[in-house]
Amino acid sequence: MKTIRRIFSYYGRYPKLAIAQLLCAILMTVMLPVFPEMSGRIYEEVIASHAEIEKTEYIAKKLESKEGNSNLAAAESVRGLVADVESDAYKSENARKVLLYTCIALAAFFGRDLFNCLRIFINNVFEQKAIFDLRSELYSKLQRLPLKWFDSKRTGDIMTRVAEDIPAMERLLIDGVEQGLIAVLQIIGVSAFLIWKDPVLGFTALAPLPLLAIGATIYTRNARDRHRDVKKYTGEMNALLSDNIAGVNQIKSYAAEADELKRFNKLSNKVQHTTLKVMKYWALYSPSMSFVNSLGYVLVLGVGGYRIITDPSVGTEIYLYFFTIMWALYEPISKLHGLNQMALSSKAAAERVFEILDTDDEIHADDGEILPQPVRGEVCFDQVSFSYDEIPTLHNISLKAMPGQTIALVGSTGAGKSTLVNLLTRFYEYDSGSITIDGYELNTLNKPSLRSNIAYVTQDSFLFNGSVRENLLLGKRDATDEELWRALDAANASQFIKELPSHLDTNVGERGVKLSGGEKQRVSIARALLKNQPILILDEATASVDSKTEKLIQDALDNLMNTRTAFVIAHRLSTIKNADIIHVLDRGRIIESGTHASLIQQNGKYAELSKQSFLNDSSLNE
Ligand SMILES: Nc1ncnc2c1ncn2[C@@H]1O[C@H](COP(=O)(O)OP(=O)(O)OP(=O)(O)O)[C@@H](O)[C@H]1O
Repeated sequence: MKTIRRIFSYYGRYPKLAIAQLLCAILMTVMLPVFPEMSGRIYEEVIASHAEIEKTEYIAKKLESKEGNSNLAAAESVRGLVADVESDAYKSENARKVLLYTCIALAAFFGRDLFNCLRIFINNVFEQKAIFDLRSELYSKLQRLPLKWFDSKRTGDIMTRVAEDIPAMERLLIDGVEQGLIAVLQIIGVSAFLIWKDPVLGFTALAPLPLLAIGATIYTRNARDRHRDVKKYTGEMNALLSDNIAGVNQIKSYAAEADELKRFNKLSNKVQHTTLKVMKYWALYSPSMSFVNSLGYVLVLGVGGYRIITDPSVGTEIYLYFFTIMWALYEPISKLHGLNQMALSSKAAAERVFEILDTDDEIHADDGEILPQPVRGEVCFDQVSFSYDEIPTLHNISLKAMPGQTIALVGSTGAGKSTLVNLLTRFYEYDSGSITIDGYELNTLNKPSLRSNIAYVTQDSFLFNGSVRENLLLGKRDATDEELWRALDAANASQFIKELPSHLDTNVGERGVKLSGGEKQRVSIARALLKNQPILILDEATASVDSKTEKLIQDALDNLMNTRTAFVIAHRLSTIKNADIIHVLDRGRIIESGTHASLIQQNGKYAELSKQSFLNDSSLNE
């Protein structure tokens, strides 16, 4: 119930729309009994009295057919009475009544549909506003979540929550409120009308309600888990799909299509199986409830007939009143069953959306101290330790970078180099020790303010699906074309951009697939150059390019590093040999530190790495 209440809280954000919608629904409901009331009146006041006349004429005929003057005289006087009643004034009065009641019924139908039209319009406006709020809230939450959270989640599952679970929640908000409100009002309005017309028959019509309520309770009790399973397996199937699409090259190169199809079908089968389970119960529940509804009609038919026979105060028109409106009592009840089904599905979806919304934000995503400007770029790690999920990864790291210095981090794979720089950007929070920038403790700083002072270039530089220009502007939102070209020049990228069909406006494709690795890298360096921040992190920035491109990128990087404090992780000697200090990491610890020359002389791990192809450069033995 808590989840449902929370879904409906979105409704409270737009009270005016909610009230307008409620008013329209009430007015629509008020119009409902008008047609049966008018039909009843025409029957009672016009048709029934006409039937009385016919009955009287029948009596006159019977009298005439009997012998005797007294019978003839009686027949004559009965005919006189009929003639009196059937005067022109009587006929025109009846015609006036028929016209009036028909017009009132027509006006009621018109009013009902007019208010319905207004209600649908208001509902749509509300729907779009609520959906917008929900999506935007979820997206903004996703941006504020710590990287650690993403490590344990699958992209496809997150996508399912945004793309499928939100619409499922919406359905309850929109159809649930719209149809549920009307259904409840209709049941109350029509029940009141029926009880007012004839209490005994009215309660007879309502007799199936307790049975329907019991049925709904039994169905609802077990349905929650069934709906949860559908959502869970749909999320898993989409997660696999998104993984496989991202890794389609690998699947093809390992000829693993058949195996992957098997894996996909296994999950798809679970989705099918759980969905069929939901449907199976629904197939039993829905017709059973419909049968209970029909019981109501049958009861009214029987009890109504009995009452007409046994109670002289009950006229035959009672059938007319009841059967012209009872649909309006049972139709919303059926609708409520459908809504029950929808509410269960929405609830399961909402739980998945709220699970994200309830996750704790990244620390200092919005608050924390602003890093005072201008930043000089003095960085100090003091006895820093860090664990991923309780697995110790960095141990007592201490190092210092003076403003403008280049610090190189080397070490075998898995030594903890990337983790170390990820602590500097606070992608992850260090467990103990201290990291400062210009003397300010990192874990007290506002994260956007910290990160806006750091430019980060990684090996798999990510370009968004947009133009070159749009990707560059991420570095500086208001950069002019002149600035963009200057940055591209410095990144040795302007030449190939000029050769692209639409230059800066060329689309780079998803993740930049339309550019080569080296080209992507240079665009991302240009982006970092535009950002022009005092601290620079280069994580394997030249690892995947040939030596000619590497030279171009290296020149670009030299331009970047000139005036900034730079942390460089590289496997190429050319990138690190000019660093002011080189730190060698091994299993999360700094084991050697010094310049290239001093470390070679030391003849330790660094010298060993240099001798292996690890620091692969022609200048290895310089
Ligand atoms: N997000 C993560 N969650 C859990 N463990 C991680 C995560 N990222 C890295 N690790 C583990 O932390 C250790 C250090 O990884 P890190 O990426 O920092 O090494 P590295 O020195 O940069 O390696 P490489 O040179 O291969 O990039 C490794 O054992 C790795 O498996």
